[in-house]
Amino acid sequence: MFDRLREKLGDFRKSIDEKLKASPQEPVQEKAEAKVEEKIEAPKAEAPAEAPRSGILDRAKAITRGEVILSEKDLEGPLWELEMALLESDVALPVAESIIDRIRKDLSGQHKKFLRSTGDIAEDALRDAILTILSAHTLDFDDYVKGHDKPVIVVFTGVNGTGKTTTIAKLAERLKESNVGVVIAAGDTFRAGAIEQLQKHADRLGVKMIKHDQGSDPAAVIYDAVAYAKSNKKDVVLADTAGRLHTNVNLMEQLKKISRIIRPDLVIFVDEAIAGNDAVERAKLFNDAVPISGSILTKADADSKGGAAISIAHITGKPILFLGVGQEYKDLRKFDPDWFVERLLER
Ligand SMILES: Nc1nc2c(ncn2[C@@H]2O[C@H](COP(=O)(O)OP(=O)(O)OP(=O)(O)O)[C@@H](O)[C@H]2O)c(=O)[nH]1
Repeated sequence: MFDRLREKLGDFRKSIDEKLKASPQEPVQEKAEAKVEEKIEAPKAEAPAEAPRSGILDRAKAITRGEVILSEKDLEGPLWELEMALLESDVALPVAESIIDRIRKDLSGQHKKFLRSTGDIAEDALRDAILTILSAHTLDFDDYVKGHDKPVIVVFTGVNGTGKTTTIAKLAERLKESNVGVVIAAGDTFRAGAIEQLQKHADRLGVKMIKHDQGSDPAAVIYDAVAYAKSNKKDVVLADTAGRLHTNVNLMEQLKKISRIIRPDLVIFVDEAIAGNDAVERAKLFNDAVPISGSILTKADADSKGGAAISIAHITGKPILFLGVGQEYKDLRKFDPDWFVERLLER
């Protein structure tokens, strides 16, 4: 999973190390240090506060202290390569730029002790930049369900065939395992076969499903499912909706209507991790139409590049809640930013 992005992030680390090996800034011995310090520590020689921190004098002083200063020039090449690597791994341009800016600010002009390799320092900056994006907004689905008034109404949105139905079944299984009462609403009344497909999952899981005929009003189906949950003391309503292209105005209007009438507690956008930048674009448009609470990325077990997760979190400003990692009900992994970043940076 995410092998390609991991490989490329590893290259960034090496590239920074190599860059600095090419223009070594060796720490100087204690004795020599005293001399140089004497010379350059004269009060007049002190650089004004606003002077560039990576000036020659600053560099000399840092070297005597066994530090390295990373200049913008040192970083230029590796950061360019990193930006290209992020773009090739499905990180959207504004997101890649924001990561690069953050790393540049974090590293350039910084005095770093020689205790660790510069590659490690660069890796820390990269880790911070990605974690900041992924952890900016958090939502723990299980805690939310536990703490919220019942029934909790969850509506799923997204395009066709991304794994929405399977994801609803996986979540139903997850909730059932924690003794949470679940009702499924067959809100995809548009696609032939969608109701039967969901019914099969509900039967297999032993979960109640509320359905109307194909072509009926999805808001009415979900409304009935909520009424059922209230009168049968069920905790959560998981409502499917028809897969739709964000360009389909009527279906997007229908989604807005569902949202207006049902007033869901959570709207979850489902798309494929492997869809890359297409998924990012769709997440933005769905979020603009009916604001989402978070996203679930399916098929992360397939050859996904990993960048979509970072981009979707950044562009929607909403958390990634889960990753689909296979076709079985158990194949749903809670999205943990630390776990994700560690996987990307593991060597
Ligand atoms: N490998 C893998 N396959 C998945 C995952 N999630 C779903 N699938 C498969 O993707 C295919 C489509 O999933 P569905 O759940 O039918 O898709 P859908 O979004 O409900 O489709 P529509 O009903 O057309 O909107 C199925 O074959 C699923 O088994 C996943 O996390 N990993």
